Amino acid sequence: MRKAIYWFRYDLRLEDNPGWSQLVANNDWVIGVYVMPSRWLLPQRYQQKSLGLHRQEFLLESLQQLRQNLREKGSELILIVGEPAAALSRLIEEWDIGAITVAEHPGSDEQADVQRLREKIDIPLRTVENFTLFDRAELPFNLTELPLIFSQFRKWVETRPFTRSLPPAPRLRQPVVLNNSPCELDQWLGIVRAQQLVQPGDSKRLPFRGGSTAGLAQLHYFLAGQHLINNYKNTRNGLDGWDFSSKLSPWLANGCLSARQVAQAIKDYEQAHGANESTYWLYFELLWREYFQWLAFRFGKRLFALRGIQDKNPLLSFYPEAYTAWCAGNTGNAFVDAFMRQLAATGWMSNRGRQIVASYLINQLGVDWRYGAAWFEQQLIDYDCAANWGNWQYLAGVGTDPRGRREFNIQKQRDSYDPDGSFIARWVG
Ligand SMILES: Cc1cc2nc3c(=O)[nH]c(=O)nc-3n(C[C@H](O)[C@H](O)[C@H](O)COP(=O)(O)OP(=O)(O)OC[C@H]3O[C@@H](n4cnc5c(N)ncnc54)[C@H](O)[C@@H]3O)c2cc1C
Repeated sequence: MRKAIYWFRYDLRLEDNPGWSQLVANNDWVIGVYVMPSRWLLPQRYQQKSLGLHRQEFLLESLQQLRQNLREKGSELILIVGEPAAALSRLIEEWDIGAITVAEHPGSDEQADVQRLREKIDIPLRTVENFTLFDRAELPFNLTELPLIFSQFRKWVETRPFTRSLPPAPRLRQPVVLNNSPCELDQWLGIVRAQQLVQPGDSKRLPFRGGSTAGLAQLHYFLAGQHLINNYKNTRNGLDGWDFSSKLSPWLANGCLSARQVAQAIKDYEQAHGANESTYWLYFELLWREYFQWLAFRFGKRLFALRGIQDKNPLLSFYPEAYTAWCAGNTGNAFVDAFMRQLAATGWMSNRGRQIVASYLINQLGVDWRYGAAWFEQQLIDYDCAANWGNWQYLAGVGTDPRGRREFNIQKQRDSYDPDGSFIARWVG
């Protein structure tokens, strides 16, 4: 019997998952494994834990749904907290596995995990692409020639067709029956939650629910359901509420939805209801996401480096009190504090808010940008390594922005985006 493992990471779905589909086609027995790296639960970069409460809950819901979907296909999802290479090599030996597949991810830690596993096993480890809209071979340039200016990248890829998303794979030929799986989800949940200092509370939780079903429902809601996409360009700078932007980021970051599914839905919407500046703009933002992913693939560890991918001097200092006050939403600047409290309570912040608080940390408080990025990594429900660290570099003037460091006039931003003070009143009181 041909047995294989699919190693799920940032692709928690069965739809548009070519690696999973290929394993099912070529093997009798395929099992899904998810290993939460134990490093996520310990203080990491700049003393922040990588996995915060909001993302943790979203991730657990996504895994619960993925396990359900796998069971319906006759498979199973094994959940482990540990070092990925060690955990997977043990399973490969124990179950006499003949093949393993994983999707590439631009994070340098994630790439190192794959490399470590490759060195430990003597069966083929196949990598596939499913996190980006385009595959590497479809890009009109080598990665080493990736332009350092977004608009150049956009012009190159904007009009290129992308591959249509794939339907889910069929049932397994041979259902997986396990007497005891290494770690049942509930037990695992207990381990993970016990290591979190804060327990989940849902009083201010936004309607983000993990899993591909909820992701597809939100995609439908924003497009054909409520036609909110039609006015997106005018609403996208909103600060609070559900409808002003697509809210697709947590599903994209965890791979409950693929970029191809979202792009496809935009194109289908345009065909059925007509294109306008707003429908185009959602695709445009998806290309920003795409650009940051390829930048991360190109620059690897330099995404986390003080001098960034440009190798430029940022403003450099570290004031612990200022940083702590910023994280807690206690800087004394009511607009900034409102955003930071919104983030702590919900795990989400608008794009406008992210730019404003990042600019404040870098320019007004003079704090090393990497501390801000690490705080976002822990707090954001939609944390995406490439988008987060890439956007922080951009604002700190060490990333891709040709104009250098971005400084926002906070008072002006407040007058434009919260003229009646209702956003501040909601979060600061
Ligand atoms: C300092 C900073 C940190 C950020 N960290 C993250 C992060 O960790 N994860 C993340 O997904 N986005 C991040 N962003 C980008 C952006 O703020 C969020 O993608 C967006 O606010 C999510 O809301 P939405 O899904 O409603 O976006 P929409 O406005 O509806 O956009 C649709 C999709 O396009 C993509 N997108 C939009 N803007 C950007 C952008 N500037 N960069 C990259 N992709 C973009 C996202 O996938 C988003 O879901 C960051 C931005 C800044 C300024």
